Amino acid sequence: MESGGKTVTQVEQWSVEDLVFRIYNLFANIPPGAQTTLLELQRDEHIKYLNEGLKQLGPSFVALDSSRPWLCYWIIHSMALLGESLDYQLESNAIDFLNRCQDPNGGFGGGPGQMPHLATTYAAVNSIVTLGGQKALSSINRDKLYNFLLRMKDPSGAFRMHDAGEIDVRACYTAISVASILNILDDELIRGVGNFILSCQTYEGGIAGEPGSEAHGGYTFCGLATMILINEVNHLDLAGLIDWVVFRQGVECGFQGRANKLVDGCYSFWQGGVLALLQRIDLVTGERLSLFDSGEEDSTGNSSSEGEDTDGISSMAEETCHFKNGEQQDSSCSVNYTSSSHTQSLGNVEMEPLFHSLALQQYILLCSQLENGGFRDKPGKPRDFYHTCYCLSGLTVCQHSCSKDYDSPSVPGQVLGPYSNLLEPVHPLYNVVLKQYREVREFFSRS
Ligand SMILES: CC(C)=CCC/C(C)=C/CC/C(C)=C/COP(=O)(O)OP(=O)(O)O
Ligand SMILES: [Zn+2]
Repeated sequence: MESGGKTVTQVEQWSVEDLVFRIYNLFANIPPGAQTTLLELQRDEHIKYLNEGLKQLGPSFVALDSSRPWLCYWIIHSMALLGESLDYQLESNAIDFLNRCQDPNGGFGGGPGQMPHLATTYAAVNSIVTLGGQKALSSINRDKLYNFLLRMKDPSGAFRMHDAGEIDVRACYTAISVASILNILDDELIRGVGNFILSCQTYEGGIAGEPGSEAHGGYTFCGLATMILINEVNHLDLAGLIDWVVFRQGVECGFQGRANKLVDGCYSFWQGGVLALLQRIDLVTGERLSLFDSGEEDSTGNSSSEGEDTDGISSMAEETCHFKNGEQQDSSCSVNYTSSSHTQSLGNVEMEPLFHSLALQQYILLCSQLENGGFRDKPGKPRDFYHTCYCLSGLTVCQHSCSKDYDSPSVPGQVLGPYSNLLEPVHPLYNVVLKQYREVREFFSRS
C-alpha cells in the first residue's frame, strides 16, 4: 500500500516529521466513515493481549523479576480502565501472589522474598485496590506498612526508595500516595516532604527527580500529586509549571517527557495527568489555596495553616467541590477558574483548557495503538504493558478532561472516535479507577 509516497513496510522507520505527515495524510485522503474505524479503540484485542500477560505472571515468569507487582498493576489497571473484570481464578492468583510479595516487616518487594521497595509497594497497593473486595483489601498489613514508610523517611523529611536507597521525588510520591489511599497519612509522614519537592522545581518550571537535575514529566507528575496530597500545592510556582508542561505537547500531538526529546505515548498520562490535576486544583482542594495565601478563615470558620491540616487531605480526597460563602455547592457546580487561587497567582488570567486533548487522543490511537492489541511508545517500538497502561490512562484523562468532576459523564465531543472508545474515569492523584478508589476509601474509613 502506498501512503504519502512511503510504503507500509517503511512506516516503522518514520521520523517524527513523517509521523505528522502521516496523520495529516490519513485524514486528508480517507473518507470520513473510514476515519472513525482508524480511531477505534481495539478493545477486544487489548483485552486478549492483557489476559495473555496475566497468565504469564505465575511462578515460571522470570522477565522483570524484580518488578512483578508493577506488571500486575499495569495489566490489572489496564483491564479496569477497559471496564473488564478478571477471571475469578486469575484474580485469586493475583491476590495470593501480591500477598507473597508483602514483607513481614511491612511494604512489598519486587517478588516473593525480595526486600520491600517503595515503587513496588505503590504498584502492589494500587493493584490490590483495583482488584477490590474484602479478601484483597484486608490482605494489606497497614500497621506494618506504616512502620515501613517511617523507616524509609530520611531525617530531612524526604523518602528513600528502599533501605539505604536513593532519595527522590518518586519515593515521596509513592510513600504519600499509598499512605493517603490507605488512610494512614499523618503529620509525621508529611513533615519535610513539601520542602524537598520545592527544592526539585527547576528554573524551567517542571519538577526534577532530585535537586539540581533536569525537569521531567514523570517526576513532575509525582511532585505535583504529592504537593496536592499534602495540601501544599500553593507553594509551587504554578504559573511556571503550567508554562513548562503546555510546551511539552509536540506538533506530533503527543507529549515529550522533557525539552528537546521525542514524544512518547506514556507521557500522555505523566504530562496529561499533570494538566488534569492543574485544571482541577480548584476542585480537589476547595478554596483553601487562596485562603492560605491571604491567611483568611476557611469556609468552616477555621483558620488553616499548611502542613498541619490533615483534614484538608481527606476533604480533597473526597473530591470536595469548592465552597462559596460557607455553602457547599452541589455536584453540578462548575469549575470557576477565575475564582481559583492558582489563577490568582497567574494574575487573574481566565484559563482555557490547558492542552489539546483531541490531538493527544489522536496520537494515542493512531501512533501508539497496535491493531492486534497493546500500546507502544511510538511507531517502530514494540508494545509492552507499561505503555499499554499509561497510554490507556492518558486516554481516559483526555476523555474526562472537561468533565465537571471526576465521574460526571464525559461530554461526547471530548471522546475522539466512536463513543464506545470511552474508558472508565480515574482518580488522577493515584491513577486508580474511580469506582475502586471509592471502595477503598469506604473500606478504610471504618478503621
Ligand atoms: C510512580 C512512579 C514510580 C513514577 C515514575 C515516573 C517516571 C516515568 C519517571 C521517568 C524517569 C526518567 C528520567 C525517564 C527518562 O527516560 P528516558 O531518557 O529513556 O526518556 P526520555 O527521553 O523520554 O526522557
Ligand atoms: Zn515511554
